Amino acid sequence: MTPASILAARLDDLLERAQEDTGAVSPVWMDDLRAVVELARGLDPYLESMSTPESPALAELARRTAAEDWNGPSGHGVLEQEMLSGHVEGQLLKTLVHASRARRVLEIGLFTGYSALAMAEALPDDGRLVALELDAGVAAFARRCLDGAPAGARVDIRVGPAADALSALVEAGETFDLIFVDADKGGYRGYLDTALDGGLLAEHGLVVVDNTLMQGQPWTSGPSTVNGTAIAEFNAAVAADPRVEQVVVPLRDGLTLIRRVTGSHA
Ligand SMILES: C[S@@+](CC[C@H](N)C(=O)[O-])C[C@H]1O[C@@H](n2cnc3c(N)ncnc32)[C@H](O)[C@@H]1O
Repeated sequence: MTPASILAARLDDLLERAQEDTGAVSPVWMDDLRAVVELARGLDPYLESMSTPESPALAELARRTAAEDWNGPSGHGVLEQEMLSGHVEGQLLKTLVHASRARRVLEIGLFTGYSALAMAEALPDDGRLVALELDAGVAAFARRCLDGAPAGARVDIRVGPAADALSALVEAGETFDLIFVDADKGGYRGYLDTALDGGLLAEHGLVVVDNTLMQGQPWTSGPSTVNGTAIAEFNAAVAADPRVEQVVVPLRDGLTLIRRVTGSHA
């Protein structure tokens, strides 16, 4: 679910209720309501249809992810099919890798490998993407999917808690041109600090952080989940951080693009 999909569903619901209760809403207001429903409903399909189609390998990975029973006996625990980023977000990530001419990419939160493969497809032949994943079962699933994809060999999967893997990467003196953060929301601040202060982010590198709109929870007055609170705190911390410049892109559940301000290298 994204702010746009929630808005579309709630407007749909309002329209349905207004149609059932004839006379409660004036015809002029009904026309306005139909117009905003059309606007909200049509956004995601329009973005899909106007963006470059996904590659056959990405489509196959998405199909295999959708076919898996995430609540079944093999027990992937808290994982769910909806975690997959998908076509338009994958295309944005791919474009960012191309445009930044990234050669080394780090992903924190692999799941079944969709965003990893989208970015790997934009890397040069000698480019490499290191992907961190806590769950060994889903990492093995991703590996099987990636092994059947032309760019899959560029993805190097590390299984275990991201914080440990990041420490090992810092220790090894590794740097990355683009870092995509898409794992446990409570870990985001630590991951960004390690990227900036541990030297993982290359001098002109870009950090891309997923789900920073968290279904609208950071700015709406309804109840907030643990993830919603973590994201609200993360966003406020980034907004007040003199080390970086950032922009929140309202695509899907929100992506924040962050770059280090020149001269603030640790
Ligand atoms: C939203 S999914 C990633 C989706 C993926 N980037 C994509 O686009 O398809 C989040 C993933 O992060 C993993 N994860 C959660 N906590 C983690 C941690 N502490 N370290 C590493 N991975 C973690 C989860 O197991 C899950 O697979």
